[in-house]
Amino acid sequence: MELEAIPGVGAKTAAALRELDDPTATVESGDVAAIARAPGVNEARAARIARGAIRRRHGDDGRVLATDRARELYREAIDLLRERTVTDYAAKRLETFYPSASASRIDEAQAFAAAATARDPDPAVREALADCAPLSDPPTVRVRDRCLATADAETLARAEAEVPELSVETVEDARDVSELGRSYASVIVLDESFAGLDVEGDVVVRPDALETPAETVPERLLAFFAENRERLEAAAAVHEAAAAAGDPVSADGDGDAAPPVDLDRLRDALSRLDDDGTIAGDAELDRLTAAVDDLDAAVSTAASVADDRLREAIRERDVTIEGTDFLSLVEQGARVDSLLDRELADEYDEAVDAAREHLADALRLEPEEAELAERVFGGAPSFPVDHDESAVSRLRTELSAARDRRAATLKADLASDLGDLREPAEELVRDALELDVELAIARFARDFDCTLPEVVGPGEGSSSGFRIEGGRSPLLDVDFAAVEPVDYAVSGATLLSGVNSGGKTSTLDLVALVVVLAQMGLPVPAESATVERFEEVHYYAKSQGTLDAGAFEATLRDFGDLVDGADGRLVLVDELESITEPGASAKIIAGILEALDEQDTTAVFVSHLAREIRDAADFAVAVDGIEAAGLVDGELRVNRSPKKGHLARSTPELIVEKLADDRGGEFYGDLLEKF
Ligand SMILES: Nc1ncnc2c1ncn2[C@@H]1O[C@H](COP(=O)(O)OP(=O)(O)OP(=O)(O)O)[C@@H](O)[C@H]1O
Repeated sequence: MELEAIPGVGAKTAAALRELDDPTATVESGDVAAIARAPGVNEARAARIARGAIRRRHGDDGRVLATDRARELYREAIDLLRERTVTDYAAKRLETFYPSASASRIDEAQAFAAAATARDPDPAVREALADCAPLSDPPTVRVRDRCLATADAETLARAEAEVPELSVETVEDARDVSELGRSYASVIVLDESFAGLDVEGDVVVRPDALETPAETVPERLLAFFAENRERLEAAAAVHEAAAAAGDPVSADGDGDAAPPVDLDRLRDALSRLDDDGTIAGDAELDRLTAAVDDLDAAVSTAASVADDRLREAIRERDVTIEGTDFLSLVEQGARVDSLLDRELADEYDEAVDAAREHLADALRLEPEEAELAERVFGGAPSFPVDHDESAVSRLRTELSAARDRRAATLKADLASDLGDLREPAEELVRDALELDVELAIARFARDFDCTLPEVVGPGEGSSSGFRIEGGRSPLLDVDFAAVEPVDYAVSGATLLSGVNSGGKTSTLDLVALVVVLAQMGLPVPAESATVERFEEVHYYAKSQGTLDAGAFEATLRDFGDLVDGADGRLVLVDELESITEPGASAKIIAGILEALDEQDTTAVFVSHLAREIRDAADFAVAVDGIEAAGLVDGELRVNRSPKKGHLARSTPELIVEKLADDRGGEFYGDLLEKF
């Protein structure tokens, strides 16, 4: 697949995506975290790319959300879900859910949502999710003691691209390789032609070295795990918390509850790794590292130990100097050291032994290392006691080499252990993060008493349009517990009348929300719902006051386009009459309804002018009504579910009726007759 074919992916983004291991598969998987690993692609962008890929996969190039208010409703739905996530990842990932007109996309999302709502959002799991985040790639580590070597220009280019951690050197013959062997602790020759090469030092010929990066640069794998330690531990904790809550993550859907990686093994491997990607917890490596680091200091303390011994010994001895010696001391400036040798040989030897012992102890040297260390002291007698700098340097070289060998072996061992853990560890983290998405959907469904709706294609099921039973909008300005259930079904075009504040706008919001959520493949806040798979949702909010001529013309043009549009749309319009004077409004709305009625469109027009519109229309306009049961203590008592085929009485009519009842008299009676 051409990456540029995905909606929203331009040349620049495609180039960034090509940096991923398997760009096409990653993008098609919809794995937001994996897509976000492309350079310069953040999670929000990754979610848009994933959404584009989903659209493409389902051949879904329609735009269901056709108006500002419809898009606003979608944002509100997404926000309700996002509020229920713990991780930033899940919040972004939810954006891959969008209202679709594609049956296969809705089915796919519904399958995900059905599994999600079966979950039990456990507080301990939420807590564990707090530290979860997608894995990240650490910056490239430069390894300076190892190099790759080749005689071939193509291999050189490939090696430089695939193993940026190591220098890649050009060699022509064994002599070049041998020279490299002197500058690098180890050399990996990539050309088969060098097989059987016999040069000194740590030089190996490995034509497959580029295919086995875990062996060639174990540092890469170690840096990856070191960088992601906390995320991996957090993901492990999520799996454990979920298992303890009896609802294991096991996102593979095969019922296998075990996490994709043995958590003890992962933790053991991580415990062998320092935060900077070096080896931790190996006593021998620690000993050698400390010995190299402390060498100079230990030599100098060992010398002081010897000096103290010798000083003590000299202080306690009477030394007789022969006249000739004294003369040579005075005349020739001979050093007094020669006297040491002659007069204090034993004491000097003891002091040297003490120094050697101190050095071996302080550096915790092994016997063969101690042998080397012995040569540091014991040269020509002197006071203060001298040490042999070249012996120190040899010891340092030896210890450093042992340390590097040890580290290299341990790194290789650990990298080989971690090598098979990498993929399952990525899955571990991905599953934990996906669990957050699922739990957000589960909590949403529980918090708002949701069900998975039936979404039917045009011509499927008993009727088109929508049917909502017991719908309760979470978007109202009252506590969700106080929201009264609404039953409402519409097929075709209808007017919705009703008393002021009866809940007409809230009903339109509920319908739009249920339809948008249903086409996102998500549960809807209702006892049950059947929704046609609409191609487009046009929701027009109430306009704020009368429009000037220009704006009025623009709005009319909008509706002109609307009636010219395709089949399979849902049109929700709130009090369109407010755009102009009531008489003209009624005629305009009647005309629009008439045009829509001739099409396969589902429409609900909220209006206070239902009677006038009906009178102005050339066809039998369907009218539903939100009816007030009456006024109780000055308060409207409303039946929130619109009554089918019923023109609701308006609030003024109700008040006149109440006055006619309460006060009697001709005036109120006559007034009432006029309604
Ligand atoms: N189903 C419901 N359950 C509880 N309260 C509701 C419900 N529907 C609406 N309300 C309450 O009634 C108020 C008014 O609702 P809404 O604005 O939808 O009425 P309306 O009929 O559109 O009013 P108007 O005629 O003034 O435009 C809401 O703010 C909300 O407090």
